Amino acid sequence: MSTFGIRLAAATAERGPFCVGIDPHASLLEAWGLSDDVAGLESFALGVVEAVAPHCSVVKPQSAFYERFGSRGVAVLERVISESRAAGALVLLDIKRGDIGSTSQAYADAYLDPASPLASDAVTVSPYLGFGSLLPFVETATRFDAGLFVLAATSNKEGPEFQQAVTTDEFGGRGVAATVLEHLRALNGEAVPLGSFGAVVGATLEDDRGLDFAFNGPVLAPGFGEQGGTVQDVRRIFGTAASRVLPSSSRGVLRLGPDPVAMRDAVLRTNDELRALTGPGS
Ligand SMILES: O=c1ccn([C@@H]2O[C@H](COP(=O)(O)O)[C@@H](O)[C@H]2O)c(=O)[nH]1
Repeated sequence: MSTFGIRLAAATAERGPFCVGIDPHASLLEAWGLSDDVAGLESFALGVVEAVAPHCSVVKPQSAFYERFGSRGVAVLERVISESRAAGALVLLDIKRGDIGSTSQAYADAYLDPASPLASDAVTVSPYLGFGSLLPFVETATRFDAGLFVLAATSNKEGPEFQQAVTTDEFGGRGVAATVLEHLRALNGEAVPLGSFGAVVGATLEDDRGLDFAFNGPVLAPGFGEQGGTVQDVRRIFGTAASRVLPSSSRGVLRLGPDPVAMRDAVLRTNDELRALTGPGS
């Protein structure tokens, strides 16, 4: 298999960069006329997969919405992963995990080893225990041609309290988010066309926060749609790096269901808008 970076570049070139979140909120199950139980979860999640996975490059199921139903919910998540991949979409599983190294290894095995029923193309991880604590994820992703997206500057308004804190000189004297991007730059090196180690940077940021996005990896930009992020925000925040950005929306697409055509058309339309933003002559 080729690296995640190569697969992602090919998928976005073919289908566009828009990433669809598959987040079965209780309120959405109700809006779709479904029960807030495993049967409702299954109808919702697999309905979304059928509508969007053949048309977008990446889907991003949020694990929490499946875990709340226990093992039967996780079984639905396993089907979301396998059926999305069968439809040609890459699966970025949003788990935001991170722990001491030995436990991170267990998480990495659970989500990145192809032998696991939850194996995905990439996962989100949290660097709160120090970037080095993510080494098991990095090694496992490298071994299995998977990808990582490390939280850097998240879309929520509470993020800056920690993410803009400045490290001591011993650790570079930079903001925490900038430190994450610097580590990613080292991991991606000169990978062509793109490294497999990405950052999470919200599409809601008021400015680029002085971050250097030239780390040769992809950027997951949640907060697009429901949280207020727009196509223009992607250009404003990321500038010339916009071509490596995966703007991601969950509720903004899911609210259009259960009509599969409305969800599919939103994916196709958004990809057209994003391509116009980053394509030749833009
Ligand atoms: O900074 C972040 C990181 C992750 N998320 C996740 O993305 C979706 C957003 O859902 P919307 O319905 O489009 O608001 C959700 O799964 C979050 O956990 C984020 O919002 N911000």
